[in-house]
Amino acid sequence: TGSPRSIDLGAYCYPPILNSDAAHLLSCPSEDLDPRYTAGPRTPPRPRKFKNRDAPVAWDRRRRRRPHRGLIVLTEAERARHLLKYAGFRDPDLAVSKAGGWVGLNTFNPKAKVVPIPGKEFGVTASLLVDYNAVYSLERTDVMRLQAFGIELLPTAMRDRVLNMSTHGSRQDVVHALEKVLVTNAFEVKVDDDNTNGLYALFPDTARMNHDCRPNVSYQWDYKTFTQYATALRTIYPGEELTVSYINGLRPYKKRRAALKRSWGFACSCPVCSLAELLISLLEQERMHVLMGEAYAYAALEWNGVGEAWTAARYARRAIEEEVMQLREEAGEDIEDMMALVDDPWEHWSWLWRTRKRMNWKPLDAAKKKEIDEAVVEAATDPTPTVEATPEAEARAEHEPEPQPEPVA
Ligand SMILES: C[S@@+](CC[C@H](N)C(=O)[O-])C[C@H]1O[C@@H](n2cnc3c(N)ncnc32)[C@H](O)[C@@H]1O
Repeated sequence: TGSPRSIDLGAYCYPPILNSDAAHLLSCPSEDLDPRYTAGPRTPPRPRKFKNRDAPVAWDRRRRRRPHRGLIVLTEAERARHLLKYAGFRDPDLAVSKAGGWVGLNTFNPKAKVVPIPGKEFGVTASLLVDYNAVYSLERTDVMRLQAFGIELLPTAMRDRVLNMSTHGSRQDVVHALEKVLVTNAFEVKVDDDNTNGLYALFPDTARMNHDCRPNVSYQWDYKTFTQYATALRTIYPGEELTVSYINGLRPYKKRRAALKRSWGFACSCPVCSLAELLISLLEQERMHVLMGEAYAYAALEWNGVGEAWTAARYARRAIEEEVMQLREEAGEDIEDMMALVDDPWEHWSWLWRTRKRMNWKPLDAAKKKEIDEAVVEAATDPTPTVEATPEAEARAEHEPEPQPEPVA
């Protein structure tokens, strides 16, 4: 109310609901936030499935003229007040320009897209931030209810995206589903306050990236703009999967595997864990050039086995070079095999063999194969284009460049 830069967020706040222990968490920040964050209806949307309209604890809702992505913070009042001082909450222009264009904050860099990855569901910015430890004194179920309340305040598209994230487990209602989503997908982040409680943030786009012990993407968190940046660590070719490391890659093999199994529920079968990469580096170190061709071929098969066609083809080429250089006659079959892999990794026998094994996928029976072939031929010859809501199409649509926000008068 009053000056255009002074927005009364009181209208967004509910009285504390939980119990008197929660009172210290209550925060209704009504300082003068930039109106571009708060433009839009002054009344929060009614929770849908989550009927208890009694209060969230501390939260802030960013909106532009039209809803974009939204951001929710669940933390103590003191920390919420601290966060509100950051440029990310005060100056949207700064946050945007720091991110090099319309990326960061409410928008997403459309260079990447989410695609289905065999055996990992899907593979590839800030929408939900949950500070678990800060609310540790509350009952777990109350924390879960608050999270669920918060998600109801996000724009519908973002809410649905969050609830559709991977959970590697069973889902019940929205409250439990959200808890699982956060446990599987949130990143630990830090801010510059004196509070030692952990802080976790969910960025739905980077959270789609799968793990690799030798990732091609690194991520950095900028607390001032509340933005997570993802940067390529090397040239990444079209079609290559973007991967990050969920764990400290310097930890020994067994510890890495145990941590990934415990927290994310999968057994890592990346080529580093399969020891192919280790073998190459050991042989190089020991100058055992005579065995390099075989080691490269082994790495090529491992990478193709987890669906990394580009890396597999690179190793296959090096294997061919080594074998040809050594003019080993008995290597003829290996060279042919590697040439077939370079020629078409997706048709090579090794394509996804590791994933198939891990997922216990059975080969298609003849009838199913025939059915698919016929459907493909039919689709190819059908003159009327069909528009189907495939997961790929949906994922593509989800990452269409977002329209630029309208200028604020
Ligand atoms: C943060 S999510 C990554 C994106 C997820 N694949 C999706 O579809 O949204 C973490 C989950 O992805 C799967 N995942 C990630 N990296 C994987 C890998 N290297 N191998 C197998 N599954 C993986 C596991 O199910 C894990 O619990």
